[in-house]
Order: sequence, then C-alpha cells, then structure tokens
Amino acid sequence: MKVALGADHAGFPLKDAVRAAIEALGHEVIDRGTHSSEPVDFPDITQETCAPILSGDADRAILVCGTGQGAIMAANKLPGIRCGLAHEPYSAHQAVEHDDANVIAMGAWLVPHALVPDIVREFLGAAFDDDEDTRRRVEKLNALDDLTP
Ligand SMILES: O=C(CO)[C@H](O)[C@H](O)[C@H](O)COP(=O)(O)O
Repeated sequence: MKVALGADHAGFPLKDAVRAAIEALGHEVIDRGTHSSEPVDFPDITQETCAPILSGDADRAILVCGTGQGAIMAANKLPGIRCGLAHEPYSAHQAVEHDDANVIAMGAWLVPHALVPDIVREFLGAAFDDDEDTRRRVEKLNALDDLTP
C-alpha cells in the first residue's frame, strides 16, 4: 500500500513515529512534509498530503497536526476525501470499516508515541465492510461533496 504522510509543525514531533509504523508494516510512505518545526499552515499540508489520494497515487493518507482537528476539517473539505479523527486504535479501524475512510488525522499533542503503531496498524489493516447499509451511507456522504446550499 502507498501511504501519504503529512504533518504541520505541531504534528512534526510525531511524524517520524508514524512513518516508522507505516514502514514496519511493509507499506511505502509518500512524504508530503513538513520537514522541521518551522511553522507551516495545516490547510496547505493537508492539501499536499491528500493530493496523491485524489490522483490515485496513494491508497491512504495520515495527517498529523497539534490536535488533529485542523487537519480533519481541512481534509473533509476536499471532495473524495473521507477523513476520520483517530486518537486511539478503535477509531482508526472503525473509520474504515463503517465509513470507508481513506485518511485519518491525529494530534501530536494528544497521542502518545507508544500508541502510534497500534493506530497505524488498525487503520492500514482495516477494510470497508461493504454491505447494504454502509454502502448507502457512504454514498450519501459522498453526495454531500456535490451539495450546493
Ligand atoms: O491542531 C491544530 C488546532 O487545534 C492545528 O491544526 C495546528 O496544528 C495548531 O493550531 C498549531 O498551533 P501553533 O500554536 O501554531 O503551534
């Protein structure tokens, strides 16, 4: 699997742990920055990191900011992205299984380094449970991308 990875400056301290967890599972990392603790803006990093999903060059993406909140807000504004907030392994798995998430966001200020391998394993190991109910709900979710108020 190809996994895009992006963090803003607040997420940067957790980024190497996320990268190591992805690679330990045998997946390829597409690194979309940032590369230091110099301040950057999470909407820019989120857009850069989600772009490979939208172009078909990545299968999944992981975003890290301070709390995960900025990243998830930005990601879910991009049509075709379904981003879940994953500060523990269960949410990381369930976001894919029920909601067909292709991206998760996490907060470096909240997630202990030791939990990162479990969160990443659950996210990348999960598959969408494609039954009548989940399919209908995800189709409705995707239809919101085209909603003009
Ligand atoms: O986590 C966030 C908001 O809760 C944002 O995505 C940023 O990471 C955060 O706002 C950065 O804050 P800083 O004071 O510039 O480090």
